[in-house]
Amino acid sequence: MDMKELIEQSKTARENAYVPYSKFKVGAALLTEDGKVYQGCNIENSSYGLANCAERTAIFKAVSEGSKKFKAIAVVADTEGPCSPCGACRQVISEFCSPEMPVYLTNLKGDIQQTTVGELLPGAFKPEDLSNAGNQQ
Ligand SMILES: O=c1ccn([C@H]2C[C@H](O)[C@@H](CO)O2)c(=O)[nH]1
Ligand SMILES: [Zn+2]
Repeated sequence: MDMKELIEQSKTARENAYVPYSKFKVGAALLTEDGKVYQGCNIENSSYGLANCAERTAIFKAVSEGSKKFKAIAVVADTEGPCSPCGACRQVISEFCSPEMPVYLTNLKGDIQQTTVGELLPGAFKPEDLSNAGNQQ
């Protein structure tokens, strides 16, 4: 599974986007350490604020099937430049992925921006922050 293949899988996932309100389809493909790929698309709702982004769909699918170790994620949309994850997705990605993990931000025209989880959300609030807080009884 190389970068190009992962990006192709994000495009396939994008086709399943449920976007009757925004009409803006997004796809994601999340590669696990054992070589499995979880696809995600954005899923909207008539109660607009309940939309779930493609990235979080992919992560929640993986975690719900017992996978929590990830190697890379690709995101795609029909954007002018590479599609950039929202703040909520950056936080959720940071919960499970190391700051060094590669992130491929892409679009349908074939632009690819390779970045990392740490670059997307520097100084992320992490699970360890809770246990290190010194406020336990
Ligand atoms: O990185 C992103 C940015 C936006 N969206 C979705 C949320 C909503 O359904 C639509 C418009 O914001 O795009 C994603 O899935 N991922
Ligand atoms: Zn998002």
